[in-house]
Amino acid sequence: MKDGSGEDQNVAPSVYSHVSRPGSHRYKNAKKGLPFNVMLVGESGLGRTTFLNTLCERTVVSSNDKTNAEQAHIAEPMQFKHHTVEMDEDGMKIILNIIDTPGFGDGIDNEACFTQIQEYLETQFDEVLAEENRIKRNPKFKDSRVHALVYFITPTGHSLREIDIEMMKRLGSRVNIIPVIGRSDSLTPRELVLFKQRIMNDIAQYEIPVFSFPDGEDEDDEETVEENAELRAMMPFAVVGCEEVINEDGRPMRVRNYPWGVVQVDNDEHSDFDRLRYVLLNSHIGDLRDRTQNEIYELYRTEKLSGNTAALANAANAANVQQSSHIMTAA
Ligand SMILES: Nc1nc2c(ncn2[C@@H]2O[C@H](COP(=O)(O)OP(=O)(O)OP(=O)(O)O)[C@@H](O)[C@H]2O)c(=O)[nH]1
Repeated sequence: MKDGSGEDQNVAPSVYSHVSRPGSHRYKNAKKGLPFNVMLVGESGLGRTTFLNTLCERTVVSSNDKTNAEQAHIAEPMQFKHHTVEMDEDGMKIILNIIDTPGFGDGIDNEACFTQIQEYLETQFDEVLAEENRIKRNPKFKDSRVHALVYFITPTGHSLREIDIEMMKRLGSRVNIIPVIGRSDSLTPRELVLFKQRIMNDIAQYEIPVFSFPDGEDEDDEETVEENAELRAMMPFAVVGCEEVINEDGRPMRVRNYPWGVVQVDNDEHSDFDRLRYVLLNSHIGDLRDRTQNEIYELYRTEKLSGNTAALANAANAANVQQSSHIMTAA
């Protein structure tokens, strides 16, 4: 693994007991590893860093030290932090590139964050577009288009906030957005069910273009159709992250320990984390990559090229008008 510090570590298969599910790795890839680019966006304190470490099953980033009370209230500008981790998922090597966005949503006005993220996503498309147009392509070109954006929703129990709606609406045409409820163990199971319903109602009402698991028309096998229906019903995923590992009957288990009980991160009855992990790194990695290439990028490319053509046509028209007015003046 190469983390933010650039250190190399070994790629090892997961030691945690994940539920075995059907349809694994419909998308087989080269031995070199399948690159997968994921962006994590959410306000501070929602568990982004913990999620990142839980997903990668190692400490990629240490949680922010916010113990200095004098500094804690100061909102720092949003940054893009890159971490590359090699994973062995079910025998397949994945080169997971994580783009973390600490500082998102921490200010009073978050317009700059939206714009920065949009520009970041579009810059990656522009790089691919420029590479496609080169006469001699660079064989080492690194495609950094973001395949999935995991958006952390605050577990308020109410409904989506303005920042969530604005953020997802603006970026839904540029990236596959997967909404998740961060720190979801702060809601009871019943509160969670209601909160999920309210969020999905908002998503429908405000026509927020989040990633949707295909509903069957293009899928030919029944197992996939069923699995996708189940995943659609689960959205948004309720995630719990933690870095504490205990030993249960000789097996490591990730848990959040409370005086009243234990939340097991990889237990489907306690959180949707394991399911989401499987979607990202296994069953839907191909769909997410394909949609990025075939739909999202294609749309951007068309917009960009037709925008350029329109801009060129406008410039040419303006030049013609100017030229003819010169001719008229001269006459
Ligand atoms: N209850 C609960 N607490 C969590 C969970 N995940 C993380 N936390 C705790 O929430 C606090 C913030 O977690 P971080 O992972 O640092 O959150 P972050 O979103 O990365 O925040 P910044 O580092 O400030 O950007 C820590 O005390 C974590 O232990 C979770 O799933 N449930």
